[in-house]
Amino acid sequence: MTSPIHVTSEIGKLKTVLLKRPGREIENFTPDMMPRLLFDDIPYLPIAQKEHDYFADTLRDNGVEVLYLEKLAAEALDAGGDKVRDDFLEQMLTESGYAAGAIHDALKEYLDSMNNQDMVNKIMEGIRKNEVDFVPTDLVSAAETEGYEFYMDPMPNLYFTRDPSASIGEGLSINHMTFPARQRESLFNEIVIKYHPRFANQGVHVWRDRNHDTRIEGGDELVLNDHVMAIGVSQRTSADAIQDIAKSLFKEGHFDTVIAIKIPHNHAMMHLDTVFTMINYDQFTVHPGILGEGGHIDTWTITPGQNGELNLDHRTDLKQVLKDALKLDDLDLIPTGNGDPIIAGREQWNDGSNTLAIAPGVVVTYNRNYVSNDLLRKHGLKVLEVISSELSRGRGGPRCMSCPIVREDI
Ligand SMILES: NC(=[NH2+])NCCC[C@H](N)C(=O)O
Repeated sequence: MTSPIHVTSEIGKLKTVLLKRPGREIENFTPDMMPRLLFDDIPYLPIAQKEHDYFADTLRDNGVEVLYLEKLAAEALDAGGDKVRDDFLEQMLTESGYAAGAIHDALKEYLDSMNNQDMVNKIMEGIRKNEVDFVPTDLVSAAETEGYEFYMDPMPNLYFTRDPSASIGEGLSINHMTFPARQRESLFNEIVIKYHPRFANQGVHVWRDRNHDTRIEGGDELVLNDHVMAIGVSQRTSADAIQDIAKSLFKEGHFDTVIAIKIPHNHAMMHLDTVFTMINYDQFTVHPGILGEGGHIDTWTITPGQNGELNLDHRTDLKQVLKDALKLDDLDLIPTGNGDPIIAGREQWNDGSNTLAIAPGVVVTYNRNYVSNDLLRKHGLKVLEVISSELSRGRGGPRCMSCPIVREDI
């Protein structure tokens, strides 16, 4: 049986990808909510959708099948039936802060009046207090309804499908996300894998599910080849989660090496893929801002040890570490913004390092990062530019906006 998920590299020809078309969730908030929702601005929805459609068309024009999370989630509920829908809704309400009580009941009734697709869209968009027909009569709900506009917050980061789950080999990780603003997102991925006919009962292996306290996000999970992964130790992914997934990858899969790479813990560089991506057999983008004195950075190469334990090798020469792990004689690390500190800082902020490889040496990037794009071309890459004025306001680029489901082997 061939698995519906198959990703053994960052660069193999992309066959199927999961996207989320931005919906009302990306404008259903005010500036004071932005830091908590991990946004730096409020995108203009019609243009963001146009840009996203352009991105999806660019992928389709290059032979990629595009799936949409919002559609798969509704289809999974259709296939699962009443009990699955009810369990999903209860879990979503619980994780939104309403395990029981009068508001729980009112929200449940409101959402229950909708078909699966409308319900999924509504949960993603967020629920304002003024749209639910509910008059509090008990102190708990009366006190809770004062002040804040939302019962359920919007999930504006959903179009960054890279993060709540990550395809690895014939399986995936369904992630426990770091910040409350994104934690509910992976519930959608969970129902898709469990109940969508395309994935359910097809032997998809879950390396690590969302029921963990330690946190990991897909922007940090890079599949370098069929036995080596790189994982960022970052603002979003903790060292203990990396140890945990390494153990399961070694025990249950064909992986034998995980390179943990420590990057600065800040909002501009929240994931490894905002500063480092693989774009060809022997070419990577790297933001110079992550490299310290003499180009050094902390890396730990993790390999299987005795009795299910892990061996660690701490080294700071990223280039040599990658050459050794990938068995390459040479390696081309291409600096974002051509290494100019102002241009690199600016283009990294708008995801100039966040390239999506759709085949070895063929990448999709934002057009606004013209210095980095020129440099990639000079290094022999084929660069497909997509438009980016509104999409980039969410702090994610083409790699963040896509979750590969199937790639050809390299
Ligand atoms: N893989 C990525 N780099 N994703 C970018 C996610 C951006 C999003 N606003 C967040 O902070 O979570």
